Amino acid sequence: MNTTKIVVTLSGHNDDEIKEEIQKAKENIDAFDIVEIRGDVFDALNREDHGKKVRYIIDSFKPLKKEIIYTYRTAKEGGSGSKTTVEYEALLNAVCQTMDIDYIDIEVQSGDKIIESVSKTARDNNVKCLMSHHDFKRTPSSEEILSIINKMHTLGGDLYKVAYFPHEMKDVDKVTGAVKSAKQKYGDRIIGISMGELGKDTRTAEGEAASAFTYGFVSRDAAPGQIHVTHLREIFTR
Ligand SMILES: O=C1C[C@@](O)(C(=O)O)C[C@@H](O)[C@@H]1O
Repeated sequence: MNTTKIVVTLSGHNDDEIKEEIQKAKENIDAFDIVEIRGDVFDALNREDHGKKVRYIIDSFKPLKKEIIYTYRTAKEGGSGSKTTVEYEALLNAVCQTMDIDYIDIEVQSGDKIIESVSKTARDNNVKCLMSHHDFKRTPSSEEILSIINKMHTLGGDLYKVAYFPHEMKDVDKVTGAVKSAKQKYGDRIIGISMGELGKDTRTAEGEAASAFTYGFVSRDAAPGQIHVTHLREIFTR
């Protein structure tokens, strides 16, 4: 049986875009299980206003029984976040402590000290750690991908996500291969994405190559190759 959960990534920057995205998501409410809030899109806002936007989105979906992921994607991993590592740590800790979220995305490259601190806060507040690693330019070797996933395991993550940009089919195969062997080792907690057109099939993979979560959109794609959530739901219910 397929157990992949569908995540809708919300990446609207301003009030109009956020309202429109929430509206569209509500129109397609059965097409996804989880809402991903991309906090890095609010980077220009002060802490209070950032918090208000995040809370507004949470309040729109929690009563509808959707789980919430908070992600702050830094610029070096393909997002728009420009916080220093100290600010990144403080933000993730504060989000875990003050927001009703289910998962916090932690970039595994941010350093072991930060990961330890955020993981502890997450655990104390009943939030699961979704360790992540991205490269929007290339795909690392299979050995590198597996060693990154091993590191995520050693650091105590609940879910391990890798997302890379492919230049040839071999790159897509590296991600699929890594998902299959990591699942054998660690079970159903791996998310492997090969971005762009070339890697699209990794977003709908089933069986031994299936990811724990697949990320899609309702208004605008947040990463190359993302698929509309209604299409993802159709594929996964066939
Ligand atoms: O890591 C991921 C996956 C993603 O990059 C994608 O390719 O769908 C989209 C991001 O919002 C999310 O945090």
